[in-house]
Amino acid sequence: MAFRVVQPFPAPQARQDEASVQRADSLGLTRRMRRNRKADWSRRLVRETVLTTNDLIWPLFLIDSSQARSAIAWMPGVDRLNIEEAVRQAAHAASLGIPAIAPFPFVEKSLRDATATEALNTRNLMCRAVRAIKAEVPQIGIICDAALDPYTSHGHDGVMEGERILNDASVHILTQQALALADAGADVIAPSDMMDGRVAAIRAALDASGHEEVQIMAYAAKYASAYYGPFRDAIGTNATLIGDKRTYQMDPANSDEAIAEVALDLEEGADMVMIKPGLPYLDIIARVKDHFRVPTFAYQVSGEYAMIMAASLNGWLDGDKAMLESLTAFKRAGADGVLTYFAPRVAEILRAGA
Ligand SMILES: NCC(=O)CCC(=O)O
Ligand SMILES: [Mg+2]
Repeated sequence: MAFRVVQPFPAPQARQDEASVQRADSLGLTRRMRRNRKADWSRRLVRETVLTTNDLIWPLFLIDSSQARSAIAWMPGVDRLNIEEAVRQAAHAASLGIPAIAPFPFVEKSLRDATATEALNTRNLMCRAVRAIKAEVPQIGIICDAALDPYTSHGHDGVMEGERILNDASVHILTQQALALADAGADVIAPSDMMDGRVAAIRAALDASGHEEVQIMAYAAKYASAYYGPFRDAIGTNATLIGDKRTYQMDPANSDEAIAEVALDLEEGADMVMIKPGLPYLDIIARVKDHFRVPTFAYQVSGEYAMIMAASLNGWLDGDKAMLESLTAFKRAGADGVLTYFAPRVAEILRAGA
């Protein structure tokens, strides 16, 4: 079908000289927003949000292996690292000025069970890695999840009775896990389980065992999201997870509920709060920051990373530009920092003065 071409303005009857065209077309505007955008110096001068390396937390994956690295199929450009390589990469991150890392373990299937016993082993992969990184790279912050999913045979963040995730029993185990990580040298405990009451329990246990200085970054508003898919490949829980996490992670349709979750975690002693996932939840970040005015972080999760990388590898997006734009958007929404798998790449680009 042919489209009818609509002529918006009558065609000029006669040619006019250029100056009279300009005068005739001038809208006589007092305010022209484009003036401030006319040159690079001016755009830099009026810029409201600036992304810096100080805004970055780098999540990385650990594996118990003699090989330094193993590729993660669903996260192109991200590898699991053995402890020696993780120490080297932590040193590299520190040299780039990245303030903190957040390691996550790929746990051997044989070490997973119904009650996450391995999570409490003070010689487990996480505890050994934290000790090694602290010894070699003391200047970088180490943020460790209190989370059972890498360790459970069913892939859930808590222990189960039949189909039910038991809240209080899970919190007891998470608390012991947090102590093991703090003893190993974790600077920040990040409870990512979404059980009720876990922040208070972990705070009390840390304080009672001489870890008053260990901070808590609460995954306060963590949604039951489809965007975690590639992470589950990275830590091997895509094969183990039975069912979904909707009885403890939040419904993506809710926003007021996020305010209630954050309020509770702050009352219970959280030093920092996190919203997760990131880009589809910028409204939640903005609301939380406006409401509480506390250190607020966003997690640009594996699915967000994978989307940008996949489009970039197909030549459909300029990956670096999309990456920087997305991270700037988190800051604009109010985030004080972002957990992002892009952290080293961003830090390198920022160092080069992009
Ligand atoms: N507790 C950490 C995560 O669940 C990360 C999810 C992701 O990156 O998709
Ligand atoms: Mg909560």
